[in-house]
Amino acid sequence: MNVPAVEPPGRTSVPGGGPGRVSVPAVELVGITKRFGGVTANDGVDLAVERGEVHAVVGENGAGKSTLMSILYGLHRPDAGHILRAGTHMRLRSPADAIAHGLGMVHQRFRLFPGLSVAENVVIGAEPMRRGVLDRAAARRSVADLAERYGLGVDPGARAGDLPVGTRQRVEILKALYRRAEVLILDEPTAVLTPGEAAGLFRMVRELAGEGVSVLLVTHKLNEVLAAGDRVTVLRGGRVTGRFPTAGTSADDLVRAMIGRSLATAPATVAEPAAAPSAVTDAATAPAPAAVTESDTAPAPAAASAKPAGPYRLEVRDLHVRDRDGVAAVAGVSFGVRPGEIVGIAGVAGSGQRELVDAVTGLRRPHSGAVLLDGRPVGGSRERRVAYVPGDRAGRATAPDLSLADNLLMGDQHGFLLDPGGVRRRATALVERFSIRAASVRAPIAQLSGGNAQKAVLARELSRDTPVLVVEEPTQGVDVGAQEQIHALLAAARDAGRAVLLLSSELSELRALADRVLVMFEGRLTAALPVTRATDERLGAAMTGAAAAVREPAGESTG
Ligand SMILES: Nc1ncnc2c1ncn2[C@@H]1O[C@H](COP(=O)(O)OP(=O)(O)OP(=O)(O)O)[C@@H](O)[C@H]1O
Repeated sequence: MNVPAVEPPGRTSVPGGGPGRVSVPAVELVGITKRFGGVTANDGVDLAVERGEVHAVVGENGAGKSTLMSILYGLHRPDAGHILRAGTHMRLRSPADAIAHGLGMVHQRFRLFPGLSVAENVVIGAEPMRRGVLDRAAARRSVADLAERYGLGVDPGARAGDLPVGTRQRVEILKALYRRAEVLILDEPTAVLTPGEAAGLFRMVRELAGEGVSVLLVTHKLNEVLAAGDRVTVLRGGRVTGRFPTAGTSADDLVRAMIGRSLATAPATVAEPAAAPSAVTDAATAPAPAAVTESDTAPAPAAASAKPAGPYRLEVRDLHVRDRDGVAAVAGVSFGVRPGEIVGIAGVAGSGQRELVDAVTGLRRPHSGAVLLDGRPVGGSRERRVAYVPGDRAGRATAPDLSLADNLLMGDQHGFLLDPGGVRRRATALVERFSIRAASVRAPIAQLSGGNAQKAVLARELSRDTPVLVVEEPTQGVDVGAQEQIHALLAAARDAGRAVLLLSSELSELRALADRVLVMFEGRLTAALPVTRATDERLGAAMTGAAAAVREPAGESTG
């Protein structure tokens, strides 16, 4: 059942409230309009969030979600409209005002100090003092109390830099709760989490909602919205195009409100049904020799004949890579990618994938072993032969102060950069081909919405004519329509004969695209599965080291 598209946000549907009880929303945005030059990012948006409600905000890239959240958190001033907190007007000139009104925001890029402890990070800026110095014991105590109250399972004494991503995010949430946040804004919180961490986050979110905290959840993952949210507001082109209770709403209902049509395929974000429990046992306890495991089910001639179907385009041989601290991050990894093949790599963050990619793309020199292109060590020609879409968009993939056009043509060898007309024409062609939404190709890329910046990076790298393509998290932060488009582009690159190495934390994405999935754990490959055998259970077991190592079959080995 769908609620008619754009009725004003109701005041009566109180989760947990009795029938007919009318509540004052915890926070209410009324008629919010925000323009950036010629772009109307928010256009008369009304949004009410009840106390103890998990309210999701969805919409395609550039729909205005981040702008709306930034206004609520005092980062942008609206051109029109106002915001009520528990029925009272708020004046928000800065995030400090928002925090003072009980709002908290967890950004996509965490802002912790890696060298400080959890407790120090949580209290920073609002420290308990004793005789003019930080009272560490008091800080630890209040952080431990908070963590226990909300079941956050964080050690206040741990060094923030040593924590896994999921725990660092919990520290960010603790930081907001320590400042007494009653309305918590989570901006794409699971973009960096493993499936297990994401499940933990949503358990915590429900817990917080149970305590009366209101949670605003911005995400592109519609399965998360439907599983964890109470209500959803859909934005399109800056306006509200739908309001739904999650109960009785399907992903397709949301997609239609988001993009005005259904997807050609089911949303890639919807979780696949779990495989039969026997699969778990199989992966966890029956480490059959890899050649048997793969050739059992793999239709690929390579696996069936235990011989390569053709030479590898990209080959990694017994690669050892050390991280910045000199610790072995990749410890003897071997695999190959043939022309016309997509090989996926799964693993929890910090399993060595980042260093593996660094070595393949030439950003880090291996300690030993080799990276070969068409059988030869890659040297100076790597730039021209390996295209790379980094996962860290802001840090590695773009020059934020340069224009969209410059970013699109960066590294282009054809001398367009000397000819402004040529730059504009070529950039405009890419913008059209990849449906990038931007006010102008001359505007700084930093002004694009996150998903559109991601599309720009993909446009640049996919349009380079290289034999090898290395892609990290290609659909992170992109809307479902664009996900579909990006998947089609990657499949087309494969069909054109390119060798594609794909790193993704979305198992559904790996399954949708990869021919084979390799799993890394503690710097080694713990599984190499044809996609037909890459169930969540098998991958999950290999990702946590629970399954015995599954070697690449003979045909895949380095010899
Ligand atoms: N500082 C800015 N200057 C100019 N334009 C901006 C600025 N911030 C946002 N915009 C524009 O406002 C529109 C809405 O962007 P916003 O980031 O709010 O979208 P979004 O829904 O969060 O997108 P995404 O899902 O890609 O993160 C976009 O067209 C964007 O280019």
